[in-house]
Amino acid sequence: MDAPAITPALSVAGISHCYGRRQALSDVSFNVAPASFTALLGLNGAGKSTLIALITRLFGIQTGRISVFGHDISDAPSDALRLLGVVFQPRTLDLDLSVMQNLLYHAALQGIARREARLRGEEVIARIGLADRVNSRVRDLSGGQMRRLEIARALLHRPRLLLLDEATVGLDVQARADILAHVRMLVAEQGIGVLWATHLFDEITASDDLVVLHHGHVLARGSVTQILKETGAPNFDMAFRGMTEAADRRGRSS
Ligand SMILES: Nc1ncnc2c1ncn2[C@@H]1O[C@H](COP(=O)(O)OP(=O)(O)OP(=O)(O)O)[C@@H](O)[C@H]1O
Repeated sequence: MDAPAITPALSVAGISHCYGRRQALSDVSFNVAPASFTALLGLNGAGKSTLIALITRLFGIQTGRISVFGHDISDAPSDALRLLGVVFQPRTLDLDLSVMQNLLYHAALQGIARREARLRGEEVIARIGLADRVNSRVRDLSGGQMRRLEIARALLHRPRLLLLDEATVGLDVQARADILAHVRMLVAEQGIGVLWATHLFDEITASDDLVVLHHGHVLARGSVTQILKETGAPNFDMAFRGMTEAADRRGRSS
């Protein structure tokens, strides 16, 4: 007997998106499995932020379907969004409030009662390694700590899928490594599915699932090992270069 199919944490199926006459995404399809880390890798302008804006319903879907744990974001938006946490590229913290005050403020906007919000705030702050900074003013945190606070905030409503758009941009090597380690721990220990949008190759490890996006097209998807095998390249850097250059040549000749 076949094993029952597992509902993906995120399903993106046949998504295309245009800004006026500019096509930003073309027939993009992939899944993120529950409790997995999937890297969405693409150079600047590949379409990563557009895709995240569609998944979070900032933009309406023009073509295709997106669902979160089986809930279609157009047909059942509140069921889908309830399961989704997001860290957007620009920072959106109140610098003059403390770490905990930022969380309580966000929880209030989400309708979480004050006492419950404080409990959850303590839980997510501990999970992301900021317990010693709970009363610090956000202005006094490092860039990496601010990012971790944004991740903590995205976890307040206990989502099962987390989207992060270039979460380590502008941070030093150590802060980047810390954030990645914390996010990978959320996958391993909390079973959260993660979609990690990045243009940085060194953030990807051999065991990750990967979606390679280039000028709005998916060039490859699967495990890093599988992609290396398919392309025959000795390392991922060369595999990526080979794929994108071939796509650019095809684009120029069509
Ligand atoms: N509001 C907009 N109006 C017109 N074109 C846009 C708009 N936003 C993005 N684009 C274009 O859509 C394409 C995809 O951009 P998008 O920002 O999604 O890529 P990205 O992979 O997130 O890159 P980056 O990391 O630089 O943000 C690019 O060609 C970009 O110029």
